[in-house]
Amino acid sequence: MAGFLGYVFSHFQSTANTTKMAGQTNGLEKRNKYLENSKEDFLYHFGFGVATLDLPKVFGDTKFVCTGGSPGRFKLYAEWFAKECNIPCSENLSKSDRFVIYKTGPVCWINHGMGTPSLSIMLIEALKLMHHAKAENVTFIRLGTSGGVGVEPGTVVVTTEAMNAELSDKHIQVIAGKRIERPTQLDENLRLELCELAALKNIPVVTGKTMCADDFYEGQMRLDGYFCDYKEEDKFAFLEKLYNLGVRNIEMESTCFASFTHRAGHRSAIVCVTLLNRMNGDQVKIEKEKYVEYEERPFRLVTALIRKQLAI
Ligand SMILES: O=P(O)(O)O[C@@H]1C[C@H](O)[C@@H](CO)O1
Ligand SMILES: O=c1cc[nH]c(=O)[nH]1
Repeated sequence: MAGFLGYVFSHFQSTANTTKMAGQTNGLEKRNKYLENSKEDFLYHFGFGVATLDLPKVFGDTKFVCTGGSPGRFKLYAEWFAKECNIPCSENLSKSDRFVIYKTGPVCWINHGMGTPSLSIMLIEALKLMHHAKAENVTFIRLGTSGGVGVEPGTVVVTTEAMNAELSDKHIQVIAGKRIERPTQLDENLRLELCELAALKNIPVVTGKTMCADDFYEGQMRLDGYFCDYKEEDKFAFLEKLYNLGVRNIEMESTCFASFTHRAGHRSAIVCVTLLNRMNGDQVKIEKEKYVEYEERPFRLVTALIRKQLAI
């Protein structure tokens, strides 16, 4: 059903109904003016700051920031990457227990926890980190897991557009009591390059929209949560609707990730493996070996991209 070329959606940029904030243009937005004067900016959730670490020395050469939820997975990815490229892997550079940060040459591996609130904190501090470090041309990639919508478990979905839980391609923030909508744009060339590489590496891939839910259970229409005031047929009608809208997977961070990286002017992509096909169930029950194999797929794909782009 889901052939590689089958779901190559045309890229579109919609700014309709978007409330713009001061300083925002379509895409690259001016940095916070107050940041320029803060000589002692402390990145609280990383546990270090401008005054406590030589950020340009440690992070100035960064070209890729790879992120995803789990701290253990990101330690493992950093170690795998170091081994594959025959380069050293740093110790955990984070001085806080909120997030881990590993560095392998020009690639940073940072976990973001679960859901957009946690991701947004990590991402803002990572953007400030890259700014203070004077790192240039940094690409951000989210490597994650997700629930598939009409795709086989183990399929890697490279996202075209991120869609929120109200099914529009916007990231919604509430600021000063106002609902602000911003575009969720990802880099089209990066997406196409990832799809090409997946085909070359025989990694099962589809490309389509990703729905970003606000929770794992009711927000994703699961029938296995503690609460459930809808019927099985409602769940399937919703999944069907998602499928017909071009959604191929559901996770919990894509809108914020796409929006923040786009606003900051960084190229970005989202590459998530599906752990199950939600058309066939809700419980995530995979043997350990299979899970490791699935987790490895986004890593193998993104590593191939990084090695190609950086010639390492
Ligand atoms: O990147 P990961 O695999 O942590 O992200 C997905 C989305 C949620 O944060 C989490 C739910 O299990 O997995
Ligand atoms: O079904 C799933 C699996 C992983 N992550 C999600 O958010 N949903």
